[in-house]
Amino acid sequence: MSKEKKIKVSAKYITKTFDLGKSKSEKIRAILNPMSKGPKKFWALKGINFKVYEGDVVGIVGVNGSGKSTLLNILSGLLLPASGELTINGEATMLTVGAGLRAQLTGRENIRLKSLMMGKTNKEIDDQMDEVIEFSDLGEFIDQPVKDYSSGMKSKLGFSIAVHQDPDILIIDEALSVGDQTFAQKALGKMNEFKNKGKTIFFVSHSLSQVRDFTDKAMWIQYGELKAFGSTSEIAEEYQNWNKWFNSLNKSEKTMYQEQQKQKQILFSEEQLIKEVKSDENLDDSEKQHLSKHIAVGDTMALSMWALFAISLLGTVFFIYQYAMWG
Ligand SMILES: Nc1ncnc2c1ncn2[C@@H]1O[C@H](COP(=O)(O)OP(=O)(O)OP(=O)(O)O)[C@@H](O)[C@H]1O
Repeated sequence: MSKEKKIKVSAKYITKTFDLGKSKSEKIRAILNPMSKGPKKFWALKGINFKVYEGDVVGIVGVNGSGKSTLLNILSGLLLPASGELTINGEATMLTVGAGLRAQLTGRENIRLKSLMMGKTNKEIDDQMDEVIEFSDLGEFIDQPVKDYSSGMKSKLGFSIAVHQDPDILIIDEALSVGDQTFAQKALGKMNEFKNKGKTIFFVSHSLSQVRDFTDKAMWIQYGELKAFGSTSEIAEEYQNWNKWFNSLNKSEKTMYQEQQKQKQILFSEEQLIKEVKSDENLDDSEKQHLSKHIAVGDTMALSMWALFAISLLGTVFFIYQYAMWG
């Protein structure tokens, strides 16, 4: 009898926007203009949908700036999505290389801090300390403040701390492209160990051969959209064909194509997203309603601030009038 796999991560219409033009004068102008829709937005993720099951090892590919790191940061809880529904069944840890380390603390202190944050006891940390230090290859540097480390050393420490937390969902961002060759081999060995234990893994890499070697499924993120999700061999071929097509363009055609895609990410809107949600045949009515309700249409900030201002002004005028009339 086949056992059904559990869903580990489910993403429904996940979006992330960043404000464009955040200069002070632009912000002030936006506040002073009651009709303003606020600063222009850039849609780094335009509504990503997927389901990842227990034990899936998923590669994420896409050109620079397509939204891979933004998605990983959302999955690991470092960034909040602007809208959408994300369900994570388990503990997700980002195996970033260097991120989250405290510069003033030593390597050893960082190991303790991160492990305490992950819920380990001091006894558990003491028992594991030597192993984490040995894996990191940092030797005596482990008692130096991290601010004095090279980026490769920070990567080694970050990697070593993360893999020793034993999370059940592992998020790996370009982990094999840092550190030296020997460390990369060791890191790959550790990642394979996780894979063999049946952990769920997300793996971003610009190296298609690493994605082919290490993952079973792959997502292709393209300018904020999930362009394709399927078996690694299928997606790697599609992505490679697209790259061939792109590289056959001349320089100005490439620039024009990239500009057009970025423009689409600026012109995308909440209204468009709601339309997509409403026409999605895989969603039932209550899901459509729930997802649409949480997509704020337009930026009403300026209007509400103006309303508040008008009410306070009327209140003040009324108060002065009363005071003048009745002393
Ligand atoms: N904090 C931010 N503020 C404004 N824009 C951002 C911010 N973070 C990311 N972006 C933009 O969002 C888009 C997606 O960035 P992201 O780093 O997720 O891409 P990526 O696919 O990981 O790229 P790379 O392969 O170069 O690492 C890019 O256009 C980037 O400029």
